[in-house]
Amino acid sequence: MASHGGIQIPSRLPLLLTHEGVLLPGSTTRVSVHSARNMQVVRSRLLKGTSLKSTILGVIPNTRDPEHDTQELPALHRYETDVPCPESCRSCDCSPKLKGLLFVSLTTTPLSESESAHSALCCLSIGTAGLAVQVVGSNWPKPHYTLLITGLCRFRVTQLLRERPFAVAIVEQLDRLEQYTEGQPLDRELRELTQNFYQAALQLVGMLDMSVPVVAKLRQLLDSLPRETLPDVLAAMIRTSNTEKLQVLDAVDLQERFKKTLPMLTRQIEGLKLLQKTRKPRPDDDKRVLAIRKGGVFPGRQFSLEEDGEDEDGDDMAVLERKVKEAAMPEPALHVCLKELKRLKKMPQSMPEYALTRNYLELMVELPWTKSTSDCLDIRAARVLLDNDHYALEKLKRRVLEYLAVRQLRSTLKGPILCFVGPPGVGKTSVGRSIARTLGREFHRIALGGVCDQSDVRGHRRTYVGSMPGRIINGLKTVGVNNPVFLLDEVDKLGKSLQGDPAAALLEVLDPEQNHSFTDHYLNVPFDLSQVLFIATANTTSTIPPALLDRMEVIQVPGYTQEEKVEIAHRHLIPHQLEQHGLTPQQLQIPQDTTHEIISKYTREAGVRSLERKIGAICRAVAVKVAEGHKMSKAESPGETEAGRAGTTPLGR
Ligand SMILES: Nc1ncnc2c1ncn2[C@@H]1O[C@H](COP(=O)(O)OP(=O)(O)OP(=O)(O)O)[C@@H](O)[C@H]1O
Repeated sequence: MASHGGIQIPSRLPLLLTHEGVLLPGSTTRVSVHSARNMQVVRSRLLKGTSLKSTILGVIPNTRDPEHDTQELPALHRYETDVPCPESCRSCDCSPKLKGLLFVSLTTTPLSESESAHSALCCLSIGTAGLAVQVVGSNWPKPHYTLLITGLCRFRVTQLLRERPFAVAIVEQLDRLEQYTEGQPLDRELRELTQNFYQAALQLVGMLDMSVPVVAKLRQLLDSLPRETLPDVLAAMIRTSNTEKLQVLDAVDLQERFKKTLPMLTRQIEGLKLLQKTRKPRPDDDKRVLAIRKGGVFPGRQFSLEEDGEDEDGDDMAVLERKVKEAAMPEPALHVCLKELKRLKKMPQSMPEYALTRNYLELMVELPWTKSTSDCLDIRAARVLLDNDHYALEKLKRRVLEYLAVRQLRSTLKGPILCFVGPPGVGKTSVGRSIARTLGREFHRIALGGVCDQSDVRGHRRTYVGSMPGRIINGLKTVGVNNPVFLLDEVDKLGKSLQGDPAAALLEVLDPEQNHSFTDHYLNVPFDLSQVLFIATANTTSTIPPALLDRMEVIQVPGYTQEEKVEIAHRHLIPHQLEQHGLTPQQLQIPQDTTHEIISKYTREAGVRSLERKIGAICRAVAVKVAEGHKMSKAESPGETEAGRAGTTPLGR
């Protein structure tokens, strides 16, 4: 089919009558196939045929003038055997015999189709041979196919062989570009026309936004395509009506084709110039829209977003680029970001990937790659602070102070990871918070209870719909420094599912030997976690995976005795609750005996959470009375009455 000199189309072609648009050689268009005749072409040639030849169709545009672009074609009955073809039927070389044949057979077929076949074949015998590169079928709202067809060359129908079930004709190939490319000297006028057309095309492309991929591609095509093909290619791309496209299609002679297309190109350039005068480029203009720049534009000039010095502050892409460069990220991350930024600049904003890439870049610039707080560690102050915050917990506090002391002596201490194990409410989380305070670091709690997807820890790959970074990277973004205290709460409650084992993902996070190059799936570049101080808490070690447990130093936090609870209540819980409820110590005093009673009769726990809730209930009751202006009398000591009300059984005193 393709000879060495150019395209050679088969001499017999099935005909596809199109109502929408005009296919020009060198362009690709979508054609909707609804009519029975065209459906038949698709079924018997495209869907059944297996050779490349069977995918070549003769595409006959069926629109003669703009008024009829979208309307049904003129009635058939005008064409009687003895009636000559109308004036408009320029290129028709139907013999009266052929017209008769068409008339006889078409009168038995549905009118609109008959009209299409007759009028197209009779009035416009020039079409474009096209290669069907894609066929998509659908049954909704009614059965139809959508074809993606690339135009190859012009042809003329010389004889209609049959029209049922679809039209097949003997055709004569009209475009033979090889005659221009194979050394035959062009005459002077044609040479000049070609050169002028090429210059105009360059000017047009130079006025468009080079960051749009299709424009960049078009710029390349201008140099790589034979110049004789340019009128067809550009007429298909620029804003032209179907009538104009039909005129280009009718122009079999190359010189005539250049003459017809050049004014269309010039008109487009003038239109763009006008736009340039009336519109000032705005930073958030859709990048697909032609970017009209100041001053004359020279062919082949490359634009970059940084050129607009005066608009740089407003240009969010330039701002993003500046942020990327200022984020002080390590070399691999910077490399990835610059690559993504380059892609983003070329992407139309409407593409779903645009938002994804932008979010990614925004996260990358927000991450604290090198930002950290300086530790203000003073062991004596730390001891005082820990004692002030927590009563009892001697063993835990001692171990924490040892840990902090070693850290003070060796700032680059790797591990161990402390894991506080004990019943609920014994102060594990609040000790973690105190450690952050003593170190002067940011604190972030990551609740791992119920997490059963490893992407929760490691993030999703960016190819995944709705992808996000994992909790570690999110935490770093929240605190904004790379050396916070991360409290991994409830590590014993990690789940396991088909989506992977989050405990396994935590291994890398907690291993001091590996976590300097922790790679979140979303970021896809390593982030150094070695400065982060991890503390884990758990209620039991039995459900912590052994490999994870092995990386941590377990510190048992046993429950409190009754006396310890009373002390904790009076030193911490009651003052805290009073403050929370806006009460003063003068308004509510709870005697130690009452606290004892609340603990023994209204709580049953190792920690102090329930005790704190009961104290909270007393405070609420007192708050109501204070708000009502009630004067407290000894007889209705709130500690007694409200504790009884807050609990399930009366105090029994
Ligand atoms: N020794 C203590 N001194 C002062 N307050 C304490 C002490 N122990 C616990 N608390 C208080 O008890 C409450 C619960 O503590 P926290 O949330 O730290 O418990 P937890 O051990 O982390 O529990 P869970 O295992 O359920 O997470 C907090 O308000 C905390 O301040």
